[in-house]
Amino acid sequence: MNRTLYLASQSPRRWELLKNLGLTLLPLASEVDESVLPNERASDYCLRIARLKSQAAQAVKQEQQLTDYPILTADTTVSIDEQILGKPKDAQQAFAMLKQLSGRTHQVFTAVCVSFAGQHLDVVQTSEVTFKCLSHEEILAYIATKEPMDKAGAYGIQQLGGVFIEHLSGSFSGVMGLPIFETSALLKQVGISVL
Ligand SMILES: Cc1cn([C@H]2C[C@H](O)[C@@H](COP(=O)(O)OP(=O)(O)OP(=O)(O)O)O2)c(=O)[nH]c1=O
Repeated sequence: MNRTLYLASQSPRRWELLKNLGLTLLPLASEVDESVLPNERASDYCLRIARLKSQAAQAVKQEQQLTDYPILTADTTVSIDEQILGKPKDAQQAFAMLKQLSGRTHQVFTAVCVSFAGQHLDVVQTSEVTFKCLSHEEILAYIATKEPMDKAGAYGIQQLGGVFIEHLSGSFSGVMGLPIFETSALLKQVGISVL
């Protein structure tokens, strides 16, 4: 049975989650412009970016005449107050994001695309995450760990950020960057069975 795929992602979390499923992963580049379009909804944005990543990766694979394996890409987008929170550019932005999330519920969308043999499959998984009220000191201490810096919404559910999460409705792996349930269903459709 074939268990090999290209993972076009720089996210260590996505590598870890897929490796844990026993899959053989090959890297592939996928550079895209992640700017938000005017009035774009967070779920639409998330799916559009994951699809763009997929198209960029397919182009690289074709250009380099690489072996045919399915290509997987994903995007995780955090949304609150009709706003999209990307990765913070600096500690100040991280502070503002965490302050906005404090004591409230926000949405996390993760879009996953799998392309193989002319098939382009995708799914958007949605979670609702509730943060406890964060004190000024807690936010500063968390930022000092540097954990927020490479993560959408300035937190990581899978690490220290988990301390802030009062409630999650949806998918833990989805918030972390790749929803295992939905991803395994997509992979099955292109002939990769995890079990
Ligand atoms: C909300 C949240 C996000 N994240 C991470 C997952 C993603 O890596 C990142 C969102 O950025 P993405 O643009 O989705 O992904 P990426 O730039 O890290 O990787 P690539 O585009 O190459 O695939 O935020 C966590 O690790 N934990 C969390 O709780």
